[in-house]
Amino acid sequence: MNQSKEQRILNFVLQNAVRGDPRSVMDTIDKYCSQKEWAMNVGDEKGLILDKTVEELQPSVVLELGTYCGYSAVRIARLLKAGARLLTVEFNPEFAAIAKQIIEFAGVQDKVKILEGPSEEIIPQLKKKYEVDTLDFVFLDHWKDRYTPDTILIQECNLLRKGSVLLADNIIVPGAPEFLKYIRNNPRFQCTNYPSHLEYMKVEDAMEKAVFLG
Ligand SMILES: O=C(NC/C=C/[C@H]1O[C@@H](Sc2ccncc2)[C@H](O)[C@@H]1O)c1cc([N+](=O)[O-])cc(O)c1O
Ligand SMILES: [Mg+2]
Repeated sequence: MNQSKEQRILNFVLQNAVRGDPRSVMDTIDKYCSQKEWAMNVGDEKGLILDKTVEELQPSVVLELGTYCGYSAVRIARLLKAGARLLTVEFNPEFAAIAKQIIEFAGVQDKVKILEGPSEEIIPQLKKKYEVDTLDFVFLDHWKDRYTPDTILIQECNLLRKGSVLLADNIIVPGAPEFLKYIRNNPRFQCTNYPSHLEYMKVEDAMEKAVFLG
């Protein structure tokens, strides 16, 4: 049975990156996806916006929606302080299995927990099953039509506190117009737009940061 693109990305990492070195894993995935096969990792340009948000916030508990191959999980986890943790949600078992191997190869597995299942099922379990009190940082990068319902669900589950930060990928491409309308018109969030480019392409994209005001 021929390999999937995600399997080819994993193999390229295993053969070319340096085990235990998150930066080399990120650079290797970026190299493969810019030179060989495009894939929907947040990439190096928008990845820098993600880095700055994490570094500024120094979060203890992070939720990522949409693990895919684990590129942004590695990117986030490498910046987390001792004891901080990333919970990343993925419902495609093949992607989850690949992400697990990439996260382990990068050596950040102690900071990352992959939660397999759809976000709408996992989010309501975070407090009781995964011992979360509140989320310091949420990175939205899963199905774009889930950004709004999941943001509402996160609030309904009392998972945000004053100062919690949401960062959403793909505001322009593929776009999340409904989310943008929701979050920018919601007085409980302070929004900032970060223009950038679609990963590995000369196409405009943007990220939206939303700080929960409590
Ligand atoms: O479609 C995009 N992302 C959807 C990502 C989806 C990821 O999250 C889950 S869905 C899920 C996970 C958890 N809970 C519910 C659903 C999928 O299995 C995939 O791993 C996308 C597309 C482009 N593009 O240019 O076409 C660029 C990007 O940066 C993108 O992020
Ligand atoms: Mg994305």
